[in-house]
Amino acid sequence: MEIDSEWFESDLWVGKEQYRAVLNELYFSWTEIDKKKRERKSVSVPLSEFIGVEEGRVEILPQRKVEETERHFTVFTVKRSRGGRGSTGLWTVGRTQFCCNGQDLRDHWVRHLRTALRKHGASRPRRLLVFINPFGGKQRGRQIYQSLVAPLFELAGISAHVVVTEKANQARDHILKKDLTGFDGVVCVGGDGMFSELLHGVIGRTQQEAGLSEHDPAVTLQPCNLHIGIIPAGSTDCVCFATVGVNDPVTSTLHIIIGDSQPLDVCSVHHLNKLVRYSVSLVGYGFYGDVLAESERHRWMGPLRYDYSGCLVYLSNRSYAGMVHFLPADPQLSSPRDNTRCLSGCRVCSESTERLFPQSDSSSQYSQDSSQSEGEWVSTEGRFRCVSLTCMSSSCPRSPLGLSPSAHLADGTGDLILVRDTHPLGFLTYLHRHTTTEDQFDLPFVEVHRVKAVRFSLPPGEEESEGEEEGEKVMEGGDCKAEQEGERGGGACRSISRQYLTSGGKQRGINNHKKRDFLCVPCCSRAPSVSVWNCDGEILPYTEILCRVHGQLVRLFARGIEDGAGTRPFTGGNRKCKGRCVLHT
Ligand SMILES: CCCCCCCCCCCCC/C=C/[C@@H](O)[C@H](CO)NC(=O)CCCCCCCCCCCCCCC
Ligand SMILES: Nc1ncnc2c1ncn2[C@@H]1O[C@H](COP(=O)(O)OP(=O)(O)OP(=O)(O)O)[C@@H](O)[C@H]1O
Ligand SMILES: [Ca+2]
Repeated sequence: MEIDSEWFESDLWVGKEQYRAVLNELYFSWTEIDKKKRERKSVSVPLSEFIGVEEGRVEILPQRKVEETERHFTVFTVKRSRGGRGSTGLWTVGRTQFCCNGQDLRDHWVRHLRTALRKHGASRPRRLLVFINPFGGKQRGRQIYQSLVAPLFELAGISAHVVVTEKANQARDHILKKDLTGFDGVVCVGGDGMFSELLHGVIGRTQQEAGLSEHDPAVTLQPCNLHIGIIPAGSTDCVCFATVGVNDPVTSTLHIIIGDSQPLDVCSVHHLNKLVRYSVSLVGYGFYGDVLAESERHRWMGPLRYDYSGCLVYLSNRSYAGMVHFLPADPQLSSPRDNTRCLSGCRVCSESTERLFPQSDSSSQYSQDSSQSEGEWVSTEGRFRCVSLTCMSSSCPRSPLGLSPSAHLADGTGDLILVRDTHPLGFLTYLHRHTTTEDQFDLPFVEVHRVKAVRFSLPPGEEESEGEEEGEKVMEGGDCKAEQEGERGGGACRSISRQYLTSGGKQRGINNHKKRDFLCVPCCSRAPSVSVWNCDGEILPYTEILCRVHGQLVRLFARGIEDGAGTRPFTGGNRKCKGRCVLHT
């Protein structure tokens, strides 16, 4: 039976209390009737945050339990979980069991609520393609999906086609090659590496279908319609944390169910007019490249490998020479040091949508703007502890405010952070500030620039030769470049020289596509003169690269960080707010 009117109301019971329940086109609310009470309990749930309704007294999590009764129905909604200092961005499933005074009324309520949900949920996904990496993070991907995600998808009427991956890049290739008709989105259960596979699949497929070359760094790429969902089950979960505010599988599942949509900037990385990879969180040379390379040898440690490798690399005390060229973004729009935070509904990002995709005519279709003049490139050179480019804050549990706390998710720019060579204590101070509210950019050896593009090259005499492709560059222990060139010392005996070898078919996390294995062997010699690039957790096979930010190229099932999430207030320490810290609307 189709129900036309969305307005429905009656008396209902929740436990022993009597309520007046009202359903209208936007809300389902219930208010206590007890006239003697001065403060009557009242709950109002927007239909946009309504998950489902079931007959009887039902529980979904931690396990499905159904008590079939004729007079009860149970509603499931998004519930914001409040931590000690206000909202944390954590969502849970709210469950309320209602009792009616007869089966007829119960059936009416269930029908009305389902109809309202259907009408309201037009933009929600109905069919999803889910990829589970059984080996990511603490290897709990499969269990997380079965116990927490699948029951909620079923409740919300989402049908999921699940692929448990057997090898790296399976998810990417599936998206690139298989028929995706009928799917409203793709979801990964895993870490940033799994997200990266989906990102490459979705962008690649969209460009193929649009007949565009991904290799040309000047091409305006086609924005992708297929949404990506991330169920965090990895080691860093940076993309999830920075776009949701927490890395919690239930919270992410709820964002997917209600069809949230968050545009995201993507950086394309090129070498000699060839696309190397896409990145959303970190393109990092020096420290972060070395940490990643070292950590791949300790994958068995799980998430701890990054801390262990971070300590080793810190102790090796290295810096690298390089030339950095960048194209600054318009400083009048925003700045990486303006002490703002990109939050859900961010004004800077919304205004960027209008700038990036000006509405060409009366139709509601967006067309991308390519008319803006490029501006002037700026160059700088020297020795760097690290060079990092991030399209978003890159906040993660290890660093709750991230690499660049004021970066925006969807403003078409990235933040370039140059950490010049300094004494070990200075660099430790820089690293440590990632874990506090102190400003990591307020140090004399650190610069940050908001940019649209970056080019990195080696100093004259160190340039990369054009033939240095996969597997061609093989350095044995004795060939260590630093040894031959008499580079300055790399600290203790722990200094490391690298061997680049082609991958031996071993199924591991890193980059089996176009990959050089990056191994380190102990060597009592000097530090190498060249580092590697860490691109969202993958080692790049080239040193000289060109990066370009593509505004709002993909969309996630997320809404950005809700006010109060991100675990820490953005004040205190050396960060002075200056009254400008409310850019979100
Ligand atoms: C004194 C404490 C210092 C703590 C410093 C914490 C800095 C944390 C900054 C995190 C930035 C994350 C950027 C995101 C990158 C992801 O796209 C990528 C893929 O998942 N993850 C990594 O590459 C994984 C990269 C993970 C990097 C972890 C670095 C850990 C450093 C520890 C250094 C300790 C020095 C102690 C000396 C005694
Ligand atoms: N079945 C599989 N076997 C081996 N590797 C896989 C498999 N499925 C996916 N991968 C690869 O594993 C890599 C790492 O996985 P994932 O990102 O899920 O976990 P992680 O590395 O622990 O987390 P993070 O990326 O957050 O640090 C990904 O780059 C992916 O390509
Ligand atoms: Ca950005």
